[in-house]
Amino acid sequence: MDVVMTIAGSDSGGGAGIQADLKTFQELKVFGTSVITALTAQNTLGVDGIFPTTPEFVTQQLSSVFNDFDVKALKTGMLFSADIIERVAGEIQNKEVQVVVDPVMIAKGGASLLQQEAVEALKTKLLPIATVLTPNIPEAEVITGMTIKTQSDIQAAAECILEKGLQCVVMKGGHLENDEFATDTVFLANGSSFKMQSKRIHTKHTHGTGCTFSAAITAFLGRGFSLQEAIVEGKKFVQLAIEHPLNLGHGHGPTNHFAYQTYQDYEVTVSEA
Ligand SMILES: Nc1ncnc2c1ncn2[C@@H]1O[C@H](COP(=O)(O)OP(=O)(O)O)[C@@H](O)[C@H]1O
Ligand SMILES: Cc1ncc(COP(=O)(O)O)c(N)n1
Repeated sequence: MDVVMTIAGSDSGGGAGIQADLKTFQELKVFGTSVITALTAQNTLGVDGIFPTTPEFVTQQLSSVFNDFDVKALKTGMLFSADIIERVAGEIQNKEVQVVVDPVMIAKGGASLLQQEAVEALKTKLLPIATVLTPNIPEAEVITGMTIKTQSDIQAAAECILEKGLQCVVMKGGHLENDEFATDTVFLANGSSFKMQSKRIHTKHTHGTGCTFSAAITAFLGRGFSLQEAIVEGKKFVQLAIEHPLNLGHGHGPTNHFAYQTYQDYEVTVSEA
């Protein structure tokens, strides 16, 4: 049984954060461990409160897990503060583990999940040791300081991000205005790139899509898939989770983490970028 880890915030509503990650890990048959960076009082309507973990206790959780388990791959989600980012980077930099960084900044409802002054720590401490970064367009704009509207903006931003020293960046297109497709573009440090296209689902139930996608990539990396296979299969997992909603809550509902096992009937189109 391959062991993976999520380092993220708890979502009491169960659709994003630690809860989305552990559900995804379970469905993808890896053993999930977790390091909780903050508690959020949250539901499908929004974030009502945030109670961060002390940086010292984040370190303690990391040590407890690493001292006992051989963690093959990990992901980071909501990290909240520069202090926590520095602790996390310090603990994982010398470990043989694949690192997926989902640079969670703002919840769909608008609440800030990363303090503004933490962006610098994310860029200088975490990106250099990441295997993959999965920014959505607004996050890529904050990281690069660029405005991203066109495919050539996406490429320029990805090249700027890769200069930080990571192996791969997945530029997610969930926020791009395209009625027909949700297209993500993947850029690797070796200069290659490819596009993943799936049909856009017209739904309000997209709470936790980014968490679910990055957790699925982590699970497949943990199982030994190649980087490209893990990313493409991760996209399939999130596509099915969006396509078969559970219709829970009164706002932006969660995705369906059971769908990948139940349906399996979707092929992501992969082509040259
Ligand atoms: N309406 C949608 N239909 C299909 N796929 C989507 C939709 N919205 C987002 N996705 C996909 O879900 C994944 C997460 O994307 P995104 O919503 O951009 O992340 P985030 O939660 O970080 O904002 C990406 O692969 C993206 O293309
Ligand atoms: C604890 C936590 N982590 C991440 C997200 C982002 O998810 P989304 O962008 O879908 O709101 C969230 N809302 N809560």
